[in-house]
Amino acid sequence: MSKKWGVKMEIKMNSISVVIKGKRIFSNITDTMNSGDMVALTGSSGCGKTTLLNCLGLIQPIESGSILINGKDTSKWNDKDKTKFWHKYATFIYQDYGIIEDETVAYNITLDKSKAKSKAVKNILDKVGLNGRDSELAIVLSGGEKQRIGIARAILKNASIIYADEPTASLDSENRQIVISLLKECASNGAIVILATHDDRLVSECNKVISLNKNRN
Ligand SMILES: Nc1ncnc2c1ncn2[C@@H]1O[C@H](COP(=O)(O)OP(=O)(O)OP(=O)(O)O)[C@@H](O)[C@H]1O
Repeated sequence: MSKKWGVKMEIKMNSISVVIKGKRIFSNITDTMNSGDMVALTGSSGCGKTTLLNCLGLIQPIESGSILINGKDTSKWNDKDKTKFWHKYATFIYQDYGIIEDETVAYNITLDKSKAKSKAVKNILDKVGLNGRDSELAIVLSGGEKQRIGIARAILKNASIIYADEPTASLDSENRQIVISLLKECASNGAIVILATHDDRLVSECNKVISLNKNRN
């Protein structure tokens, strides 16, 4: 992972607010993220970290304000534009790993059987510490190893934006550190890494922290 990857990105939130089923979740969040940023979305349970992550990933609609990606107002994007954006630039990493347990490690990284045996996959498995594990079924992996599959997908894709919801929450201390180091490396290679998290150790590694506690009503 020595070369800068992905496309240069800027995500700008202008005074965004979200209401779900009549309940205001947060109001007036304004901030900007750029390639290379590792950003923590923090705050107490239920304050809206996952909701904001989903807004930034264009999954959750906002009630007011705007989200601009490279200067383009995403409220004007239709489903086709969003699908193209996810496909080309974005990767999602989940607390419960988001993997297909009865498929191989290599397939889980590529989601394409024709590419599962490629050299690129072997190199990435080395980088995430899963060398030689490509043809094992994902079900046999530990939690930490499963989480590294999500990161391997982001590396294979050269993802410009990595969205991660509590990526370290289910991990022991050693695996937490491995995942934090890999996410940091993704940011230093030019991705924007956005994390909804309660993990103080992960937050301390981020160069930007957006606390939602102060944006509650
Ligand atoms: N689809 C939904 N329907 C109803 N309420 C929702 C929905 N999605 C989120 N909420 C509410 O929005 C609030 C924020 O939820 P969110 O999951 O974003 O918080 P969080 O900060 O990520 O919480 P945690 O730290 O516990 O994971 C919560 O009160 C939640 O119940």
